[in-house]
Amino acid sequence: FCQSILHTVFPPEFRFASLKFLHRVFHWFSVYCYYDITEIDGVNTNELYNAVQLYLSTSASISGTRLSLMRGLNSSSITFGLSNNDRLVDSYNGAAVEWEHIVTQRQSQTFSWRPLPEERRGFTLRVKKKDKQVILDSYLDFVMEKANEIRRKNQDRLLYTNSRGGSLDSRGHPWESVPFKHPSTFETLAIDPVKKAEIMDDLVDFANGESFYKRTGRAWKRGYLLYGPPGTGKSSMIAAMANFLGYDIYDLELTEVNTNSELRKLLMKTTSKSIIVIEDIDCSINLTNRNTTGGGGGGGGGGGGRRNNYDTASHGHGIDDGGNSITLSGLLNFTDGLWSCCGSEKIFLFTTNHIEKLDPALLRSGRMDMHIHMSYCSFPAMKILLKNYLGFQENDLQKELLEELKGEIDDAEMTPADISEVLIKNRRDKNRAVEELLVEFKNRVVIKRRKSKESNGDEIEDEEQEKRALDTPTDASDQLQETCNKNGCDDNDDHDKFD
Ligand SMILES: Nc1ncnc2c1ncn2[C@@H]1O[C@H](COP(=O)(O)OP(=O)(O)OP(=O)(O)O)[C@@H](O)[C@H]1O
Ligand SMILES: [Mg+2]
Repeated sequence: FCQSILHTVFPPEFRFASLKFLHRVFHWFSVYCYYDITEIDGVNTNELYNAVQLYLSTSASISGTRLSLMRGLNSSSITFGLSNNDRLVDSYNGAAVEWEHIVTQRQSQTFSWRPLPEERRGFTLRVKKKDKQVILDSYLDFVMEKANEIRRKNQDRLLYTNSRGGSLDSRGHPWESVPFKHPSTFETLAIDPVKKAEIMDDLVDFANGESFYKRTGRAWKRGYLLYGPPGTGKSSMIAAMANFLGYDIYDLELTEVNTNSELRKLLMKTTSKSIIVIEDIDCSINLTNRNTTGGGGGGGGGGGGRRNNYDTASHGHGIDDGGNSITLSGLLNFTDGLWSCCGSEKIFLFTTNHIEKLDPALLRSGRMDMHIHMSYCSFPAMKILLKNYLGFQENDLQKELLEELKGEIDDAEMTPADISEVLIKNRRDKNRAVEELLVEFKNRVVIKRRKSKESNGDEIEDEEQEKRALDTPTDASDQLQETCNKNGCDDNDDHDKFD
């Protein structure tokens, strides 16, 4: 109506200006104000957009009539969402708000350092002018908080990997993710119960420690080093920690990272409440003495055939080798430098089978605050496995049998992985499974004793050879004997002289 009046009243050259003016007048008199929340804010993804999307996806807050249903690849839950250009109404502290999801086609690909999605997406929030303050002050914070909560509780944990090398996806992310569904928990983990309780307490203190970390001026992060032989549950422990805290996991593949700055960028793109994992750290990078210069350094890189193309020469001052390598110094800065605290509530977790190969700088408190030794299966840990795999409680087994198992387990040096294997194989017949386990323990002990006897035998042989070698007269003792014979001196005297 206004437009047709405009057309008849105003000459064409004034039409645009008058339309703009009318628009402004309309806004002055409108009781509403509008906020646009676009998906991409400049070059970065807008966290608020993701939060709103998640917040609106909960069925409790949904009152729209047309919704889109989504289920991500491998995801276990269905989420609701606003269809393109649809609206829904929400209320907060008595204030009604309306969300509209606006999707438009991106007209032309403007110049950008990275490819942008083809669609321009955003939410428009409409609120009454009188509610503006309450909405800006607390509703948006509420939405953010709620979204984080939903993500932690209802959504699958995410497992991220940087296996694409340095390339970014269409949203500028260097990480790829899949839902994290590892079933390992602290209940299923077979480790010493005292150690388990200590670790769980430490994690709880960390997760609840925001004010403590602030007060003490420390970055809100914690480092754990898990070390021990293969099959003792290091990876299972990582999964249990993530499930316990509800954190995402970033599994950092160091061999895919080319430079220190690439490492920093990866760190910048990790979110809060996450565990950043580097598995088999001794095999990923040559982590010997930071002060070593020159190509030396030895020890660290063994790697059992795993790729290790890193330079040790530039460790000392953390300078890239012409920008083509990642250095120990870069890794130290990653875990403990200024950049390590971008975001917060982060756990750094390294695993290794050979702690002795790691540089002490990497192990110091503040970087790796807690060193957790994952050792061979102990008797209390075995009881957890018997309960989990066979459903046996302690009283279900004969006392004598338990005593026998207890007597053999330490000498058998079996990992929880080995024991699980025996139990899985025989799980149809529980009693047989335990008997089989005892037989396996005994076999291991016998093999171990035989081996140690053999190596002792070698040693005895070596000693005897040495003895024989000592008994054989040397040139010097020959000379001494000759002198004695000539001078007719007392044996003991001459030995003193010789000494
Ligand atoms: N402490 C444990 N509690 C329960 N299960 C365990 C434990 N340790 C090992 N296992 C079982 O053994 C298998 C291998 O364990 P895991 O991958 O965690 O060992 P790891 O210490 O990470 O070995 P590696 O050093 O070779 O990476 C898992 O499938 C798990 O079920
Ligand atoms: Mg592992």
